[in-house]
Amino acid sequence: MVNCAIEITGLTVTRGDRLVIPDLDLRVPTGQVVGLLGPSGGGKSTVMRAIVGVQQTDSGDVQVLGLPAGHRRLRKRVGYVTQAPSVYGDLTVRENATHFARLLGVADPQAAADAVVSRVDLAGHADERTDALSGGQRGRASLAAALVGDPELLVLDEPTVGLDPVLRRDLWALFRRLADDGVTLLVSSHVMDEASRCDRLVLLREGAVLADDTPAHLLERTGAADAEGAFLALVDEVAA
Ligand SMILES: Nc1ncnc2c1ncn2[C@@H]1O[C@H](COP(=O)(O)OP(=O)(O)OP(=O)(O)O)[C@@H](O)[C@H]1O
Repeated sequence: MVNCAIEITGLTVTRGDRLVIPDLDLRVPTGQVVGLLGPSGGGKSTVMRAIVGVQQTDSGDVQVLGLPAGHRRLRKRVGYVTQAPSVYGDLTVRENATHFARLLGVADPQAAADAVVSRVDLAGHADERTDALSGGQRGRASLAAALVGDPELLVLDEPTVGLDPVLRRDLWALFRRLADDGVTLLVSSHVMDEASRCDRLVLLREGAVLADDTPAHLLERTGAADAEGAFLALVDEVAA
C-alpha cells in the first residue's frame, strides 16, 4: 500500500452560497512533488486550506500525516505558504525566520533561521526588512518561514506567481531537493508548463478531480503534447 501524506475522503465545502468542493477524494503519496493544477476558481486554494485545517468544511475527512487536518501536533510538521506573503514587513528576513522558529519551539532558532534563509537564496538580503524586498523575494521570505520548523509536508499555494523564469527554475530545484530529503510537497499552479516538474499531477476543475496521474501517463492517456493539452482533452472528455 502506498504511504500517503494526505488522505481526503468525501470532502464537501461551501463558500458563501457556492458549493465549491462537491465530494472530493484525494491521496497524496509521501515524498513526492504533487502539482495541484487547474483554472482560476477551480478550488485549489480551498483544498489546500482544508488540508492545513483553516477551512470550514461541510463534511468529509481530511487526514494529514496520520492525524486530522489542523491537529495541534501538525503545527511544526506542516508548512503552509499562502498566495499573500505571510511575513512581517517591519522585520528583516532573518528576524522573520527567527520569530517563526521560536513560535515552533525550534531548538536553535537563530541557526535554523540562517539555514533556511540560505536555502531560499536570500542570504544576501537577510538583514533587509521584508517590506523593502521585491514581490518574489518576499515570497521566498515566506517560504523560509514555512521551512524553518523542518516540516514533513509543505503546502504551497501558487509559489511561483510573478517570478521570472530563472527564479521559477531555482524554486523548482529547491522543491526537488526537499522531496529528495523526504519532504512531501503539494504545489498549486495554473501555469501548466510547471506540470512537467512534478512527480504527480492532480487536475482540479470546479472542485472535482479530472485526473490524478504522473505527467507521462497523463500525456500518454490523452495523446496531448503538454499538460495544457492534456487538461483541455480531459475537459472535452467530461463534456462529451
Ligand atoms: N471567501 C470566499 N467567500 C466565498 N466564496 C469564495 C471565497 N473564496 C473563494 N471563494 C470561491 O470559491 C471558489 C474556489 O476558489 P479557490 O480560491 O479555492 O480557487 P483556486 O483554484 O485556488 O483559484 P486561483 O487559481 O484563482 O487562486 C471560487 O468560485 C471562489 O469564488
